[in-house]
Amino acid sequence: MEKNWTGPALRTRGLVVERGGRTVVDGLDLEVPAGQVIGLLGPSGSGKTTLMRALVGVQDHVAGEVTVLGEPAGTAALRRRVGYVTQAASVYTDLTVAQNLRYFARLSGLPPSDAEAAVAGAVATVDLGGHERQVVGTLSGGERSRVSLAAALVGDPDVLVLDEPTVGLDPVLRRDLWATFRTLAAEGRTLLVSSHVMDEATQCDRLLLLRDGALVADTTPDELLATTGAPDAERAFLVLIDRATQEAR
Ligand SMILES: Nc1ncnc2c1ncn2[C@@H]1O[C@H](COP(=O)(O)OP(=O)(O)OP(=O)(O)O)[C@@H](O)[C@H]1O
Repeated sequence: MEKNWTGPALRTRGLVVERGGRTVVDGLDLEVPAGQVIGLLGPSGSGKTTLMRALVGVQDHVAGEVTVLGEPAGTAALRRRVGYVTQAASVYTDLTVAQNLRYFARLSGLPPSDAEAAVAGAVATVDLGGHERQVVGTLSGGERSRVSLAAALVGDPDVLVLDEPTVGLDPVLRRDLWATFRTLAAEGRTLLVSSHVMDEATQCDRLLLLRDGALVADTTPDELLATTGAPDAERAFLVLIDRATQEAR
């Protein structure tokens, strides 16, 4: 039922977030359709993580409207339906891969009888087959971040919020992970993925560009190139950020 959701998967109206006494998201209105991979881009400090935290419902000092699959962000009804992967790997280093995933499967409310199949599915999705019994603390950095992704996937969420999931991964792993994101979206899930790597932007269905906590562009990769006349996503991004900086002066 959930994966056939036809309304906006993520929606904010007049979202304002204060952090450390400063306004770091300033009156943000956005609407993200379901079943797509949405890239969240912007300079360091532009508010990407803050926006993600507000959408997941873990950010304090939030004003305005934030809904996920039509429900207010952070409500109990959304807990199983939204997976969040933070920048730092958030799994237990003294447990094995399978122990971590079983734990997150139970946290997401899966009965023990379904947990093993869910764990096996998540391990396969992130390509960690053969590492199930390895203690997470002994995994490589890239493997560890894939365990975090598997922990978010194990409860079969409808929305995945991924904060820079490809940082520190080699090009082969990055390519494979993007292929996984495309598969997850094809199954009807919505993925919001922040990134600093501009060639990854071209693999998204839509792009949201943030600057100083405000939306500079809500576009597609093709439109981004067409409207800026830039030869590639990186230069197009710089054109838009420079334009927004000049307009702000
Ligand atoms: N705990 C905090 N207390 C005070 N200010 C904070 C806190 N966390 C973040 N900020 C500020 O909020 C702003 C937005 O930060 P945020 O982490 O959302 O940016 P970002 O776009 O995700 O950056 P990056 O790409 O570097 O991860 C920044 O100016 C940051 O300094």
